[in-house]
Amino acid sequence: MDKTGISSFTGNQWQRLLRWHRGQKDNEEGGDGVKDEGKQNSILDLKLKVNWKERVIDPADQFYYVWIQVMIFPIVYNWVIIILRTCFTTIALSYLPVWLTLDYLSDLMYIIDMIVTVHTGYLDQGILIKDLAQLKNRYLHSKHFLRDLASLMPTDFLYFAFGIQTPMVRINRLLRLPRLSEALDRMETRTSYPNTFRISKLMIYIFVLIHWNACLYFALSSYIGFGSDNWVYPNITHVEFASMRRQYFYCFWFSAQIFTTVGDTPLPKREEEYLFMIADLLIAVLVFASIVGNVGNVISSLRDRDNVFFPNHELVKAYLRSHYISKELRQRIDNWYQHLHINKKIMRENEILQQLPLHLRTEIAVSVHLPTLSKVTIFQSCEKSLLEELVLKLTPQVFSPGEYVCRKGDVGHEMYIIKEGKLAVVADDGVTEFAVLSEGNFFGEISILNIKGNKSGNRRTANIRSIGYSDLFSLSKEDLTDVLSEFPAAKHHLEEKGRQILTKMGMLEESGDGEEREAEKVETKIKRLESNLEVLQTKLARLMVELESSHRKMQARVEQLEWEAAALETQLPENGKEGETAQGRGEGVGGDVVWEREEAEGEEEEEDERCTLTIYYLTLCV
Ligand SMILES: Nc1ncnc2c1ncn2[C@@H]1O[C@@H]2COP(=O)(O)O[C@H]2[C@H]1O
Repeated sequence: MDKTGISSFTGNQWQRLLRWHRGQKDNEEGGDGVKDEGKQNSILDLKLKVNWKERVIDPADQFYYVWIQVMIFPIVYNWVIIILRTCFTTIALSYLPVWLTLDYLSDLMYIIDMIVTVHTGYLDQGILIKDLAQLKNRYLHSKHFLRDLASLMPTDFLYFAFGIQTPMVRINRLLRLPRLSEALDRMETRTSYPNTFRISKLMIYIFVLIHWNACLYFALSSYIGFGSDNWVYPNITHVEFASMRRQYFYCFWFSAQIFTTVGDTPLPKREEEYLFMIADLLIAVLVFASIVGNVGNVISSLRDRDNVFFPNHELVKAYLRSHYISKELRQRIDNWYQHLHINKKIMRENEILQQLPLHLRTEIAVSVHLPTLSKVTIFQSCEKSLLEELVLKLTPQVFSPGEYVCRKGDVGHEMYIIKEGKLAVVADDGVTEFAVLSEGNFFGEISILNIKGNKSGNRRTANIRSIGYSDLFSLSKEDLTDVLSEFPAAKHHLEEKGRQILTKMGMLEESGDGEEREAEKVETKIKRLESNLEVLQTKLARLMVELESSHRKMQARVEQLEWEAAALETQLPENGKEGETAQGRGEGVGGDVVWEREEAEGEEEEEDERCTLTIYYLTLCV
């Protein structure tokens, strides 16, 4: 219905929003290190974020994340190699310079890690603490410090006592294991493939376990005597079993066999062998259970993800079968599901993103739907905040070829924006096409806008049929009303478009305009009268208050005068001798009384005037 190319709306809000969005995207790419420029940005970011001056690292920083991943290597090295060299003495002695170099390299990394840890800020009530003295104090008084210190004790001096062939003296290096867990946890939250990551982690744990068991098996065989029975490692003097590689692989295979194919190993002969096997079998049960449990979890989480992404097809199929739905309809439904899966159309995005806070949801919605909304003319001049509100209210819908989105005469509850696909406005015969709508167009607004003079009221004015598969956003009547109430320009635009269609169809009452104007006039008059009435009411209230106070004053004055007159009357007959004086005084008093009376008369006149005014206003109000 209304299509505009991107070029036609340069300089509007959408462009700004798009630019902002692209900026965000570039930043993200920089973080992933996809582009060279992005890489440079990320390095720059790193430099800026790590406060080298104060030497404090933000644990949420990329630098910290990278460092903690680097720390995986020395920790895993110690966990795998110390036991290997302890049990396989030939391996230990054959590559001694390599092992010693790696040992002290790992020690160096342990030391750097302690420095990094002491310079890593922590959150106190949500605020990153960057005070170095505070950080030092916290670390030095924590049990982590004791553990890190213990893992770095120079136990290598024990080589002098036990000899260089006993790397077991470095067993304290294994104490850094919690750092490995921290690194793996952080990786798990960041990775885009958590299930693959979980399975790989489990496999690595199992590998280390089998490795330890293999080493211990070889050590036990050496203690019992190689080749002394069927269970132990065969005689190493035999050429076939003499090589280091063969020794390790045999032991690893033996150990893996115990942990996986429970019971398919040679029968133990001696008590030590029995004890070893019992311990191994118990561990094997746990390993097996954890493998089954973890893999089960991964599978169910994959299924859950699919069920959240796409509606459950199996359930719907079963329902259709049980209700003997026609084959043709079942086929259409199957095709619809297939289309969703193949083209990765996610219908329940609002549900999926529900757990995110509103601002993140809005950002995601803006970045996902912006390209579509930016093509819709009515939303081009919207403010950013309104658009953000709007994108959260859109519901994705997919229609199959030939399917009707709405039919003429139906009550309208929502309008639609076309994200992808083509739809036809068709006549009742289903063949004649009045118009074809495509990406960026909208329809279905007429029946929900209450356009004055619309003969069809809240009923659909046309049939809309999807030509191929079409991806739409629906916007409910309530949400649209909400948005438009704050955005009259868009409302006007929508109504204008609707009116044009209605006029073309001859479905707009002629008098509609006149009536509308008349209604507008009456509305303005009522508003003016209301505001006049308010002013009058205020004036009246003020006058009433004044009237009451002057009335009270008058009454008091009259009472005083009466009292004075009465006093005068009682004094006159008693003081006959002082008649003249009294007369003179009486004159004086009389003069006073005259003055008082005049004053009272003046006030009375004023009162009269006010009363007249009041009555006039009251009449006006009535
Ligand atoms: N001739 C037309 N051209 C384009 N769109 C139309 C035409 N007639 C109807 N429509 C749209 O089809 C919609 C059908 O539902 P509504 O009446 O709510 O709103 C209608 C318009 O948005």
